[in-house]
Amino acid sequence: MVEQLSEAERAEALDGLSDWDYDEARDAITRAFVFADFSEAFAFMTRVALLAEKADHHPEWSNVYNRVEILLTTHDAGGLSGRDIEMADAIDGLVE
Ligand SMILES: C[C@H](O)[C@H](O)[C@H]1CNC2=NC(N)=NC(=O)C2=N1
Repeated sequence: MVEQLSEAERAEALDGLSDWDYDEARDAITRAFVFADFSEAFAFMTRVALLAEKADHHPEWSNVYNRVEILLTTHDAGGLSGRDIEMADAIDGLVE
């Protein structure tokens, strides 16, 4: 069973994720990505989808043309967990 991060664990994890914002209402993290055009944005989404399937951990997201907004939270834990932090790190790795 995956556990929701404690406040201290969350603070430490967020320290290492400077490009992500904490959404207190959802106990989630969010980041917006902007690409040159829709093709680039959709290629990124495809890569994220493959990561998500591999990890069995799926983002909430939206796409408008060249912009992709991602929210990560763990439904099974009722809030932010280590799985979200790992997924955020992996997603960041795609755009570094
Ligand atoms: C059965 C399956 O492992 C679960 O429903 C997985 C699927 N993907 C998931 N994704 C996210 N974001 N949170 C979850 O709790 C979750 N659970």
